[in-house]
Amino acid sequence: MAVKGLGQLDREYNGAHLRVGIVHARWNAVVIEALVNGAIKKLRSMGVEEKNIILESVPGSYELPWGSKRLIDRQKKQGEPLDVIISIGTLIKGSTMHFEYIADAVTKALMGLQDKVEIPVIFGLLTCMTEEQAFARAGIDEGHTMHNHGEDWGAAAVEMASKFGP
Ligand SMILES: O=c1[nH]c(NC[C@H](O)[C@H](O)[C@H](O)CO)c([N+](=O)[O-])c(=O)[nH]1
Repeated sequence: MAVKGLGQLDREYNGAHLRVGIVHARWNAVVIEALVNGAIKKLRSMGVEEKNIILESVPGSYELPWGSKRLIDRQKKQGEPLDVIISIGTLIKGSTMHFEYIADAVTKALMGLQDKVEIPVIFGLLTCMTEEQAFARAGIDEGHTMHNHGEDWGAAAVEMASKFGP
């Protein structure tokens, strides 16, 4: 059995039947915009229809768990349930411990949310020590030193929803 490299898809996936939620924070908006666009670009390239990508924003990363849960609930109530959700935020270390507390709390809350909502919650929280690190992971730094992590999250969303759906 051939084992694929890290980060590569293990097979082709067709997202045509999927409905995907994206909840994003608005702090560090330039980075967020690139990450969200990267996720959407990948979702569309894997067959997810534009009308099936449901976008919602929250003030900051701390609101991601609650905003994600409520979007899932809302879509279910409307009879248009999500198959997967991508929660996107960017935390950049400041001079206080605020960063550490939010990063740890939000990570654990998003991880635990999956058991409550029973759909995959893709972890799209950048936790960066500097703005340069955030720009690089959104693929918008000067030298384009890294690829846009939003694309990875889009691919993970289609894989997880396809592989482990109901
Ligand atoms: O998404 C972020 N929210 C941040 N703070 C806001 C926080 O997420 C909440 O929106 C706020 O505390 C209100 O609940 C950030 N910093 O404070 O640095 C940050 O870097 N990124």
